[in-house]
Formats: sequence, C-alpha cells, structure tokens
Amino acid sequence: MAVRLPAAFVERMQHLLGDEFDSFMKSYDSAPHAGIRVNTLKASVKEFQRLTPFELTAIPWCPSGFYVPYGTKPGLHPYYHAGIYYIQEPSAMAPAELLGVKPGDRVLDLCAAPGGKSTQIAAKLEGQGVLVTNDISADRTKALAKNIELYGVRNAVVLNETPQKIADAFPNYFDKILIDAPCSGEGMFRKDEDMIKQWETHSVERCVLMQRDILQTAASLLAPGGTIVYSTCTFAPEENESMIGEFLQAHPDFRVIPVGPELGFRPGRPDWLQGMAGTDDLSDQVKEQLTGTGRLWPHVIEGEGHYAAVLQQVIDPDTAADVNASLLTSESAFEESVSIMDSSLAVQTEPGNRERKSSRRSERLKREPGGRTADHGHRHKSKEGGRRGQPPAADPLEVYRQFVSVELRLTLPGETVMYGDRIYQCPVDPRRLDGLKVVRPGWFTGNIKNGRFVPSHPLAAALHPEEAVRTVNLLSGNGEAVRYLKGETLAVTADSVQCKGNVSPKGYVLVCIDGYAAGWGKWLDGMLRNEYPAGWRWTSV
Ligand SMILES: C[S@@+](CC[C@H](N)C(=O)[O-])C[C@H]1O[C@@H](n2cnc3c(N)ncnc32)[C@H](O)[C@@H]1O
Repeated sequence: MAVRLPAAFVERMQHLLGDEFDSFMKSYDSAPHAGIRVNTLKASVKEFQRLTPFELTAIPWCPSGFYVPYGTKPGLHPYYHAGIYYIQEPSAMAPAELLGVKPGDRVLDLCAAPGGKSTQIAAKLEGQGVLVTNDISADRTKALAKNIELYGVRNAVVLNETPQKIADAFPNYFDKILIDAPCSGEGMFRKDEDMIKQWETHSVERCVLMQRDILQTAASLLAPGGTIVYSTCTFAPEENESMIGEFLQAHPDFRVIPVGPELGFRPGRPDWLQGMAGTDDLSDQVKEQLTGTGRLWPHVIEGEGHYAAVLQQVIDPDTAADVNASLLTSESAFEESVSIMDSSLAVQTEPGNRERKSSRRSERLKREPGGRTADHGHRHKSKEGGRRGQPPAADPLEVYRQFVSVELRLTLPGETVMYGDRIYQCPVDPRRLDGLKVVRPGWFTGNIKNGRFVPSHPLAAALHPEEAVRTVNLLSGNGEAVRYLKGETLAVTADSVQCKGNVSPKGYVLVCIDGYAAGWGKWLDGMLRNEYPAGWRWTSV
C-alpha cells in the first residue's frame, strides 16, 4: 500500500468495519478517481461530450460530472481557462446534487472555499435566484471569488463572515443551505497525503466544535420548510451521525430525507454511536432517522469517502400561516430599519432577482468589498456641473448604462451598486450587506476610470457570445487560444471580428475559444490588444 495511514485511524476503522475492513483497506492500493464537472452555465453536457478532448465516463450521482482517466491533466487545456469545466473529486459532487437546487432558489453555501460546490450550485440556479457563498478564511475567499468569476456566475454574493453574522443579516432567508463542514478529512487520505499530516492538528474533537457551531446557526438562516445538506469528507462518526443526531434531537421540526442507494450511498451508522459520549439521550426515532443519512465508501463506489445528511424543516400546516405572517413582519422591520437613500438613480433591476418583498430602488453607497466601507458615509452623487468653464462630469452610472446599451445585448440582473469606482450587479437587497465583510457584493462588471467604463474580466467570463456586439473566435487546437491566455497581442483581421448590427470592428471584443467566452480584447487596425488579466494568465509552457 502506497499510502501510510495513521495507526490510530486504522485501528478505529477495523473496529467499526469488522468484516468489511479488508476490502476497505484494499481500496488504498488503487489510484484515486479523477473527475471533471461541466459548467452548464457555459456549455451543455451534450455540447461538452461533442467537443471534449478527454475520455469521459459518467459519474452516477452527478449528471454533469465525468470521470477522466487518472493522470489526465484537465488543468492544462484552454477549456479549463475558459471555465467550461471544474476539476472536482467525484464524491465531492454528491452534496450539491442532494441539495435539490432549482432556478430561482435562494441558496447559501456556508463553508464554500475554494468553490467547487458553489460553482455547481450556481449552474443549477441558471442565473436565477441568489447564491450567497461564504468562507471564514479570508485567504481562501480569494480562490472562491476567482472561481465564481471564472465560472461565469452572475448572481452570487461572496462573503468572508462568521455564520452568526450572516444569520443576523439574513434571518430565515434561504431555501437551501449547504454546510460542507470543515472536517478531519479522513476520506481524502488516498487522494491527498497532506490530509494525513493535517489529521493530528485538525483533530476530530476540534472539528466537532466547529461543526456544532456552524450547524446550530444554520437553522436560523433557513426559510420555513427549507433544506439543509450537511456533508463531510471524513469517516469519524463523531463528525457525522453524532452531529446530525444532536441536531435532530434539538430541532424536532427537522426530518432526514433519506439519500437513496441508487446514488451509491450506504446508510448512516447510528449503531456506531453506542457508548459515544454525548449520544446517550438520542431518541430511538432520531437514531432510526440517521440510517437515512448516507456514506460514500471508497471500497464501494468509484470515489473518495464522504458523508451527507439531507435535513428538511417540516412545517405544521396549522402553524404555517403564523410563520408566514411573522416573516412578513420581519421583512418589513428590515425595510424600516435601514436608512433611506436616494431614490432616483438605480440603473436597472430585474424583477426575478429582487428581494421578494419590494424595496426602494436606490443608488447605493460606495462601499468597498471586504466590508470595510470605502466611502465613510459619502454617497455617490451625479455631478450637476463641473468647475467653471469645464463640461459637467458624466454620471458614472449613466456612463455604465451607455456602455451596456451600446456594447452588450443583455438585461442586467439584480441591482446596480458602486463600491469606490467598481460597479457590481447585486442579487440581494444591498442593504443586507451593511456591516458584513463582503468580498464581492455581486457580479463585478467593471470600473469607472477617467470618466469611462472599463469592462471587467468577470463580465466577459459570464457572457455568451450572442450578448456582445463584437466577438472573435480562437481555436483551441492551433495554439492561438493559448497565446491569448498567455497575454500575447494577436494579429486579427477586421474580417475575423464578428460584428452585430452596424458596429465597426474597432473597440472591445469578446474573445471566445471554440465559441466560449474567455475574456476581452481591444481591436484596432488589425491587432487585438490583450485584456486577459495578468493574474489569470496561462503560465505553463
Ligand atoms: C471542506 S472545505 C469546503 C470545500 C468547498 N465546499 C468546496 O467544495 O470547494 C471547508 C471550509 O470551511 C471553512 N470554514 C471553517 N470554519 C468555518 C466557519 N465557522 N464558518 C464558515 N466556514 C468555515 C474552511 O475555511 C474551509 O474552506
């Protein structure tokens, strides 16, 4: 066996698994399974199957997920840089599938970095509804924000907060919540030997404390009748059945929705809680429900070890009316508690993505992502006149609106907000974000610089070719796409720039790779100036 497992872990698994132990241990002799998941915000599964350069085998529990042969390097293909697929461990695709997300849902991914499951949820939302994606680690939220942008998500807010602060801002707000909990990572020992090293420091006991805290808070974030999926990538029953048993005992209004064997899950093991400290008071009914939680085992399925529980709040029809009434009152209280802002300058909102209860359209304070207010109380105001003798400075939001109407063919979703010189489309009422550490208040569409709107890379990454008035298509097979991704200027004839309507080729061009948006270029006189951001460039040879 190539993997050197900790002795205490092996001893515990032998005790728990009994007859199955040998087959479990044998799984460490084979290579871990590698997977990719098609980003259906950009390409349909069928399209991807047509154009894929990889040998694909379907993953049974994820319709957009595929095994690729071990040793394949999907990170070294232009499609990866165009956000057409996400590289994800196959078992890790299961929790977001179990969440049952539908377009229009309000979804919270509480422990989200680096964003594998968030990008999966975003694809299921199809741009409708809201994804609030959060991680407590400021450092890890950088990768999270980058992935949200690379995968073309238009309706996400990225936070770097404690669950309690989010619960204060969004009480009873979310239809679906994913808790992909920090855990001791035993299920990943085969895939990532670093997890073995971390096992001592991220001890089961330490993880249990974090998980309990997160799970307890999650219930107050959930809208009536909503669903929570709790998942870990560990085998330890303390972090799995015990944690869910404790939650169910404290929340009799929740029940487990059984995860089916058809997805490869084996039943949860309440019998492993016998004699475990803190589990004595679990009722028989709770223990019975724990068998409906699921475990993915590396010796049973083609994937690493995982655990998942689907928890649904059950609303008693007699009390449902009271709950709804009290929620309406709390929404009104939210409306009244926020300060009134200017009412005239909101650029565009789309009804589907607005808060369910109407809110005042307003131009937003300039704020800086990270929750550190940039404006210190200054509101953005359009200038009524310049200095004497100078033309009045253009209203930045008007400049933005002009760019969108001339250069793009799309209706902007959500509410336009400005933080400093940065413009975002925010999918929630922005007042809810006051006082939170906000990494991205929405889709970052561009900056105002010297009175001009400069479109951002995340704007390009989320566009479909038909939404830009100028496009150029590079082919992945002839080296051109890689040269673009490396930041090179390309010679492009005017005829190669596809223009809609009467626009000339000169100006911002959406650069596509085999028909999928990858970034901006600026065309002038036969040359395409590269606007692919330095920090995102292809660095491999
Ligand atoms: C298993 S990882 C998440 C992986 C992620 N869901 C994905 O699919 O890419 C767990 C994450 O929980 C975060 N975390 C730990 N404690 C947290 C807390 N109290 N609140 C929110 N996030 C927390 C960690 O920083 C870590 O990024």
